[in-house]
Parts: sequence; structure tokens; C-alpha cells
Amino acid sequence: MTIIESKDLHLFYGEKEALKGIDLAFNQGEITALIGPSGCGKSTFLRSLNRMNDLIPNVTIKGDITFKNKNIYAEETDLVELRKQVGMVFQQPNPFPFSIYENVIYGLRLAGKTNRQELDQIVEESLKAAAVWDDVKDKLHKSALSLSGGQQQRVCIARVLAVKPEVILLDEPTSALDPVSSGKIENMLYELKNDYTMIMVTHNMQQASRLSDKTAFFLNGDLIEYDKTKKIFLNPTKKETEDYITGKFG
Ligand SMILES: Nc1ncnc2c1ncn2[C@@H]1O[C@H](COP(=O)(O)OP(=O)(O)OP(=O)(O)O)[C@@H](O)[C@H]1O
Repeated sequence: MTIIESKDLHLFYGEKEALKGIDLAFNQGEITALIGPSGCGKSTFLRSLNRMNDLIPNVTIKGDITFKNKNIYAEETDLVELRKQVGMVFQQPNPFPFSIYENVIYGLRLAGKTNRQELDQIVEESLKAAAVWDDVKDKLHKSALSLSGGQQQRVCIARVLAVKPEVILLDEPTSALDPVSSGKIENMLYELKNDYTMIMVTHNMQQASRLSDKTAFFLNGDLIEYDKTKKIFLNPTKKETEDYITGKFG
């Protein structure tokens, strides 16, 4: 079942057309990898899915994005609610300068939740799901900034999980991390696969092929090919896809 979908999506930064009519539908419970050379529009597309591009001046968007059959660009859209349901993890871990505990419950506090017992439980569940509970359980009230980059990224993922999103957007979530931390996050995302729909920009072809059900290949603002990950990696239809996968460019 489709949960989020773009229809003929065009995005301009000033005069520059960064997305040239993207049609893509994401199924509930699947992980999709967005791949393609630098500057082809992957992050721009990802950010459009929860309206993060709204924050950038001079952006014009045409076409539609629907989340659970509702147009997210409609005037009545509640952006806080949208970003809760369609959460985002960035390339650089971005914990707030508060304690680990306060980071995880940030969204819940905004939503007015104050029951200590309930918050404690959500903190534990979210940190466990993000595979960082054992690292931090004895220092929940220490600053999140005191953690390693990999631990910070997992706390940021816990922060997203705590508000129970339906879709998680990940923009190169492991590219700033060492291989051990990256591996931990990859395994954790794999475990979360059944409970969430995930859409992930990655430059790491092994990561895309290990983790994702579907892969979308972008080039110069166009979607060139979108299919099951196996098909894209083993038997792509388009020559451009094959050239990219085999490392001929990018
Ligand atoms: N805030 C912005 N203002 C103007 N142009 C932008 C902005 N962000 C991105 N662009 C341009 O839009 C195009 C697509 O960029 P985008 O970051 O989406 O590509 P990408 O495929 O995610 O690249 P990378 O893999 O390097 O992150 C590029 O030409 C980029 O220079």
C-alpha cells in the first residue's frame, strides 16, 4: 500500500530546476534507497517529503506530494504534525545541547506530555530500538554532546522514534561516522524495517543493496529508474543506471 507519493514534482532554487517532474510512490513498510551522483537532487527530493525545503528562500515547488492520500502542500497542513509523522535524520548528528533524556523526549514535551513514568518508558523503548540503550542507560541526564558521533546519531534516531513516526527520512545517516558506528546503525535500521517506512539517501552502494527493498536512481534532477533493489543492482534497465552502479561515473 502506498503511504507517500510524489506526482510530477518540480522544484526550483531560483531559476535552477533541481527536480524535473518526479513520480515516485513508496509502499508502507519498505526501505527505499535514493542513489545517484552528487548534486542530482536526492536530498532535495527527500527534504520535499516533509516540507523541509520550505525553510529555504527562493524555492518554488510544483506538482503534488501526498502522505496517506492528503496533499502535504495544502494550506491547512499542520507542519509540526507532518514532521512528527514523517521524521528526519540528518547526515551530521544534531543532538540539542541538553541531556540525552531531554533529547529523546523533545517532541513529546512539545506535544505537552508530562507523565514522568510514561516518558521514562518511552525513553527506554526508543533508546533500545535505536540500539544505544546499553551505551547510555547509566548517564541519561548527561549532555548528549558528550557522546561519540555514532552514539549521538543513534540518540537522534531515538528522538525521531519517540514520537512514533510512520515514515523516516534519512539523509546519508552514516556517512559522517566510522565503519563500526555505521555498521551498528545499519543493523539497527534493518531491525526497524518492519515497523516503519524508510527512505534513505546514500552514496554507499553496499549499504543500499544490503538494506533497501527498492532503489531509485536519480541523475540531473530526473528519476532515471526505480525498481526492486536486486533488479537495479543486478540487471538495471537503463544504461545510465548500469554505468553508475558499476562506477563508470559519479
Ligand atoms: N539551498 C540551495 N540553494 C540553491 N541551490 C541548491 C540548494 N540546495 C541544493 N541546491 C542545488 O540543487 C541541486 C541538487 O542538490 P541536492 O543537494 O539535492 O543533490 P544531492 O543529489 O543530494 O547531492 P549530494 O549527494 O552531494 O548531497 C544541486 O545542483 C545543488 O547545487
